[in-house]
Amino acid sequence: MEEEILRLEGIKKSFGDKIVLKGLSLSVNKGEIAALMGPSGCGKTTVLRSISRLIEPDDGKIILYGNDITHLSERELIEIRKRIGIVFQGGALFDSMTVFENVAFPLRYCLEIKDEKRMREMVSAMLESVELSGIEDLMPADLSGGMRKRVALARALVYNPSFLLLDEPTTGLDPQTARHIDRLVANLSRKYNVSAMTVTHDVVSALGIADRIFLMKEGDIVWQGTPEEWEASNDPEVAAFLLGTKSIRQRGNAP
Ligand SMILES: Nc1ncnc2c1ncn2[C@@H]1O[C@H](COP(=O)(O)OP(=O)(O)OP(=O)(O)O)[C@@H](O)[C@H]1O
Repeated sequence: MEEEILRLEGIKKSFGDKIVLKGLSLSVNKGEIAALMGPSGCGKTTVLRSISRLIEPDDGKIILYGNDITHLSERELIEIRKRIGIVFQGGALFDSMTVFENVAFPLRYCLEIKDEKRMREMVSAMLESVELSGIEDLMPADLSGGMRKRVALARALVYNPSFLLLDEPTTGLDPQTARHIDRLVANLSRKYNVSAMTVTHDVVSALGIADRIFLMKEGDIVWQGTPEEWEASNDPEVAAFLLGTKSIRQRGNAP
């Protein structure tokens, strides 16, 4: 039987009067990459923030590695968070720190590694994995958008998490750079045996790297399946989502 890494059961979350998640359930197995898609504002980032427990759901359960983490305190979450790597929207690098210090940050402050030589070796190996060897001394401002995302990926993976959360990893990148990021995410997930959930508007990216796609609408999952099932699907929710992305593209391409 496949080992379940994450299970969300009936997650509800409101902000004030606004109901954002309406009892959402999903699960991700070990080694799987899940893609969470849906129109803007449907609650995708709120799902990611719930999984990493940056927010606490109003109802439902978050089971991560078999532990119910729904209501753990910040202190209790410390050990759990060491097993989750997060690539935030836009990369969210520390602009005043070098690439080395950015990637070393979780080693220094989460794993509390003191051995500078070991830290240099770990950062350098991770930068090599994202095909950015030798850029330790550059500042984030010196990097292209794709390089920033790759440094963010290195920072998220450097302390060997078993679950990776990616918020819009290809947004704002040209198609070639976006596919490069996809390849890296897929390869690194296999290489380090990391399960992942990626939130994305990018259908090409989801179809290219995901084992399972979850489509959200207005705070709940309305369709789930494999990329093959997605491509063969006649489901009206899938069709409506694709129509939305197409019209955005067409408007974007209009002279
Ligand atoms: N901390 C918050 N306080 C109030 N409202 C919030 C908060 N976080 C999210 N929301 C609202 O919840 C809704 C869902 O937001 P969320 O960011 O999860 O959507 P999304 O699907 O990720 O959108 P996008 O694709 O545009 O990033 C939005 O209407 C947003 O304004």
